[in-house]
Amino acid sequence: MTKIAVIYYSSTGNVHQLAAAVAQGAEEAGAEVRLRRVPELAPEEAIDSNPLWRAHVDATAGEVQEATPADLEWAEGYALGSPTRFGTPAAQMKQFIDTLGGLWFTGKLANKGATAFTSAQNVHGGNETTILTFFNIFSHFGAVIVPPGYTDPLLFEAGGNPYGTSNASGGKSATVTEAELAAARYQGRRLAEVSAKLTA
Ligand SMILES: Cc1cc2nc3c(=O)[nH]c(=O)nc-3n(C[C@H](O)[C@H](O)[C@H](O)COP(=O)(O)O)c2cc1C
Repeated sequence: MTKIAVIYYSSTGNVHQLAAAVAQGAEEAGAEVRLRRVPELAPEEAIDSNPLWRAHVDATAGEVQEATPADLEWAEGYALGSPTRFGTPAAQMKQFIDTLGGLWFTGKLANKGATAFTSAQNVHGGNETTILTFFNIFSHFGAVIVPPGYTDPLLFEAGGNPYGTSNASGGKSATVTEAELAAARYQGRRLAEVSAKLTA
């Protein structure tokens, strides 16, 4: 079984929806999957200032385990997801990535399949730049980047983002469409299939 880690950050739940679908797709491809959320860094007052954020933190606290670097060492392929924050991944995700120096130094992140997904408020609010920022990081890891491209017609139904699955939430919760969920599942399947070839 190919080992796939799906690691994400989400404040108001949209990236969480995508992450669960990516994980489901990888499982459908026969992979063993770890779905993990990176630790929250924001103070309680900030979380409380947004009822959607508070609701999501409370809903997922016991449901999804926190990610550790060991999850990426274990994985033979990984998917990272984050909301767009000014066109880049959230600080919570970046902080987790910045704990990976030891794994990077010893080559434990290299030669593995890597893919990324995101949600922004707006269609053109930075979805693609956020995913491309992940691709910068993947390059430093020496990962084998696995974008969806236009390798399946269902991707066009989800907005046709060739870099990775993306969602425009309008700043609300639970906005991921069936088409986007299908694209995310496809992305997870594709990551698992490519990662299996890399480890063969
Ligand atoms: C500090 C901050 C910066 C943001 N920057 C952007 C942005 O550049 N473009 C955009 O469209 N949305 C931006 N957003 C909105 C979120 O990316 C959007 O609500 C996203 O759907 C949240 O995903 P989540 O539900 O998984 O937390 C920002 C939100 C915050 C709090």
